[in-house]
Amino acid sequence: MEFVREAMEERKFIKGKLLYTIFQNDAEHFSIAKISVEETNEDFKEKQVVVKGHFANLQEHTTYYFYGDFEKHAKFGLQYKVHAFKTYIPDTKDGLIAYLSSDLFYGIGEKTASRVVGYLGESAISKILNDPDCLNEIPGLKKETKERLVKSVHENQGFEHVVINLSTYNIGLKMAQKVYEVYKEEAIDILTDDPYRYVFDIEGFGFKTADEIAKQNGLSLTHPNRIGAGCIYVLQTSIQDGHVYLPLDQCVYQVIDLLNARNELSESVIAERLEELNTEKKVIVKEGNVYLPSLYYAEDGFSSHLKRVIDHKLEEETPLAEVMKIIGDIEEQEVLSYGKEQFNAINQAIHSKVMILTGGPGTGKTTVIKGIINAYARVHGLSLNPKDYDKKADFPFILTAPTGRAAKRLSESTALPAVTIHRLLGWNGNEFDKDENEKLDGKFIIVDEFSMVDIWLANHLFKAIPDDMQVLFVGDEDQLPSVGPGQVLSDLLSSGFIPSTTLNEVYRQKEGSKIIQLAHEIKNDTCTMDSITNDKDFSFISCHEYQMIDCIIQIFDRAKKKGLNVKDIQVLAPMYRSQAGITMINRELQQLINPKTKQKREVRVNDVVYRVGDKVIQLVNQPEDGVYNGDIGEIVAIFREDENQENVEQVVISFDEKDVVYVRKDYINFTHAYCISIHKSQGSEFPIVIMPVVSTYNRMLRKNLLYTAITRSKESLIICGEKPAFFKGIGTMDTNRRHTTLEERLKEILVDVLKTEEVDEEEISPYDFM
Ligand SMILES: Nc1ncnc2c1ncn2[C@@H]1O[C@H](COP(=O)(O)OP(=O)(O)OP(=O)(O)O)[C@@H](O)[C@H]1O
Repeated sequence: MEFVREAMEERKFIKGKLLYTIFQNDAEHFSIAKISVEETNEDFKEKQVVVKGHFANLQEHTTYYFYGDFEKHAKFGLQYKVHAFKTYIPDTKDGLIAYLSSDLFYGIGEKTASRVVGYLGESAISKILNDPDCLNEIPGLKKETKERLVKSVHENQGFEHVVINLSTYNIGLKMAQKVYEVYKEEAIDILTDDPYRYVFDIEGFGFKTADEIAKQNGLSLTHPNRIGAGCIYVLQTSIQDGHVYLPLDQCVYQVIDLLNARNELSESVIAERLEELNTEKKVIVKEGNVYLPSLYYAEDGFSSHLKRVIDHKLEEETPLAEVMKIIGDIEEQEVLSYGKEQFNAINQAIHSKVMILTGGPGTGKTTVIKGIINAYARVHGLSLNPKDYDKKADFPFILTAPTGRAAKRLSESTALPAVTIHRLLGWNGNEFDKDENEKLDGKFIIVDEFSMVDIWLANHLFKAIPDDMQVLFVGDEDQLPSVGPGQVLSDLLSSGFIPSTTLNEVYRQKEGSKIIQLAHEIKNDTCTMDSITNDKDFSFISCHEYQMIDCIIQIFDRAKKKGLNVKDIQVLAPMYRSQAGITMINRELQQLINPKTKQKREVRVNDVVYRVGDKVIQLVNQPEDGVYNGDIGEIVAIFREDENQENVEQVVISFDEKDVVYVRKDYINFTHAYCISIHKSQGSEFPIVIMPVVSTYNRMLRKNLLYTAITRSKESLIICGEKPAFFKGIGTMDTNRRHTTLEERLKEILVDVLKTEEVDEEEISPYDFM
């Protein structure tokens, strides 16, 4: 590892004794410490400096080398941001003997230390780290002493050794920490022998990095480990496109492309390697498809749990006459008359173990959900007041949705408690409390916005559903599919095995909503120029891309003058980059809506400024704080380091009256939300939506994407941009159908169940007698 030493010697460093630790976050291995400078090749003349970075458990009064860069902090001045560090080991013989016989090396006295240094010289430590057998050269050194010495050297130097070696490949301290947690002292041996193992074992370790390291260590382009890691990487990447598997041929070609070794590698070599990985259970090859195991088993688990629930038949059928009477009573109480589809949906839901309810906006999905809950409660003589039950667990209904906002809407419209699926299943950031051994309590579960649920979450949810529970999935199949892999709702529907009702008749349109009319025209491919003429709740403002920002600003200005609350206006765009992209729109709207003032505190993250009063969106699930991907909040405070006990800068964001505190490392978990992506808007609704549409959005212009954006608006929709781009978008189907095998699995597994049902399954409704 000579090159490692050389590389480190060239780097900028500060050598110094650690005086005291200012701050330490053990979970993140992040520390800030004051050191007295002993030596440096930086242009720095002060005697002391603050160092900070992802290191932990450094000893006070011990001397270290810190490798990094200076950073100027607005309040605290110059600080040294550490990328790598190592303990200073004296390089004189006497210094090294004193070090080896110190308390750090249990059981090694001065005599033994002298012998070791005598034989191995000033570089004794690195020799022992690189090859423990070098101690065999020392005559008379007891086996036990040797073992103790090797163990202590590793304990004291192991992590640093890993950090330093990895830093020469530009792998930072945070990743080094992950690597060390998995491999401990073996990390560097593994990296040298087979850097590709990192791709398998370490989350977030990229194939390209491993490939670079392998090249430097002279591994051949056709090495089986390289091919294996390439296969895994290609499959992992395909998840980003929503695939559950890749067809074997496609997988093989993508691997050859990735490995860039067309001349050296044939298709059959890759296919054979995939077979070996299959034997090792690192991938699953089945019927010409290649899966990552977690996805194969998610599909498998979901279908078998679904079968388990469907197999458990309902105890008794409620006679149609009784259902008709009950539904009639509900109609009287709610002062409405259900349409035929709506009646059938309620009747079918009461009699189905698992059922799907779909429909576009304003077709009465919420009205029918309320009808189903009411009818079920009446049929079974149950109270709908949670207070009437001794324990929370006794309440028969579970209402859930994939996002916080969707759950909140469901709860508001039904006046019953509703939670996110993650919370329902007790997700703690690592695992779910609820599963096949600890199932959910309740009799009837309603899962809203089911189109957003991916195959992993669907599997976890179904594991926890008891045999006798009835299940209702609700969703709009024309919306975007889940962000994660799979297309569960669409596969369930196209299998044809799960009873389903589609609501087609639009009720809100009757109240004169142009938005709903437009959504249905897009859905049914009947949209014309007439469909986008201005109306009381709809406008199409024509403008070019370069006028877009001005156009949006004018709309906000006008809204403000009209006395509308700008918080009710949400801009939805398909992509971050571009002149009319989310980043640019956010920057301009921040200036308009929440401009810089002397009083408002700010923090800067790269080139983005966040200030108190900014509207922001959460980008990841943070179950420990009760905030989830897609939740929108407002920055309500920014605290400086000296204003809190933790001594760190903090940003406080308020989400629906719940405040969450972020420290700098978590600032990447949120971004501005004056404009958000259409993908992130799924499951949410906003009073006023502005949707920019320009031709440079290009391949993002798809029917389901625009449909999803339009259906987010409750009261008013303003589309601004280019009409040709809009029509191109709504006329472009998303042809990238995801590779999934759920539909086939359902067909195989459910065919027997449904054969028996076909006999007595006959849909009768009162409308058949009218
Ligand atoms: N049978 C009916 N008779 C009269 N009004 C109805 C009927 N069904 C639904 N509505 C009304 O139509 C409107 C839309 O219904 P609802 O909110 O249930 O639809 P939705 O499919 O949930 O819509 P969205 O997805 O847009 O929220 C509501 O105002 C509702 O009261």
